Amino acid sequence: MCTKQPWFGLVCPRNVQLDELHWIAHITHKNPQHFPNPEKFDPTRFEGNGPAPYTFVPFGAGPRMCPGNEYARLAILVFMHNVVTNFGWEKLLHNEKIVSDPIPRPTQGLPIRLYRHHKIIT
Ligand code: HEM
Repeated sequence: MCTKQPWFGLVCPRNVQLDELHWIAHITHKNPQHFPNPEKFDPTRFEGNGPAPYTFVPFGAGPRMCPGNEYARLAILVFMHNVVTNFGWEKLLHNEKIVSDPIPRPTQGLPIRLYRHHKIIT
C-alpha cells in the first residue's frame, strides 16, 4: 500500500513494484496545504522560518540536491539587481498564458520592453 506524503505525493514500501515514479516540484509548490492561496504572488511566505522543510524544493532535496544551488541563486540575484536598478520594464503581452509541461513557462517567451532609468544606479 502506498501512502500520500505531503512533500512527495506518493511513497511506497520497498516490496511495492512501480515501473516509474515521477515527482513534479511545481505540484508540491502549488499545494495549498503548504502554500495557502498558491496562485498569489506573495513573497511574505518566505519570511521568518519560511516554508516547512521539503515543501519548497526548486533545487531538489537530500543527498542528490542540486550542487549548483548557491551559485545559481547568487547569479540570479546579481542579474535581477542589475535589471531592476538600471532598467524599467513592461510586459508586452498582458494576458500571456503560462503552461506547465511540467516546468511552468510563458507560451510566447515573455516578451518585455526595457528602458534605461535616467540615472544609472550602481
Ligand atoms: C536555477 C538554476 C538551477 C535549478 C532550478 C536546478 C535544479 C536542480 C534540480 C531540481 C536537481 C535535482 C535534485 C534532486 O534530484 O534532488 C539538480 C541537480 C543537479 N544540478 Fe542543478 N539546478 C540549477 C542550476 C545548476 C547549476 C548552475 C549547476 C552547476 C554549475 C547545477 C548542477 C547540477 C548537478 C551536477 C546536478 C545533479 C546532482 C546529483 O544528481 O547528485 N545546477 N538541479
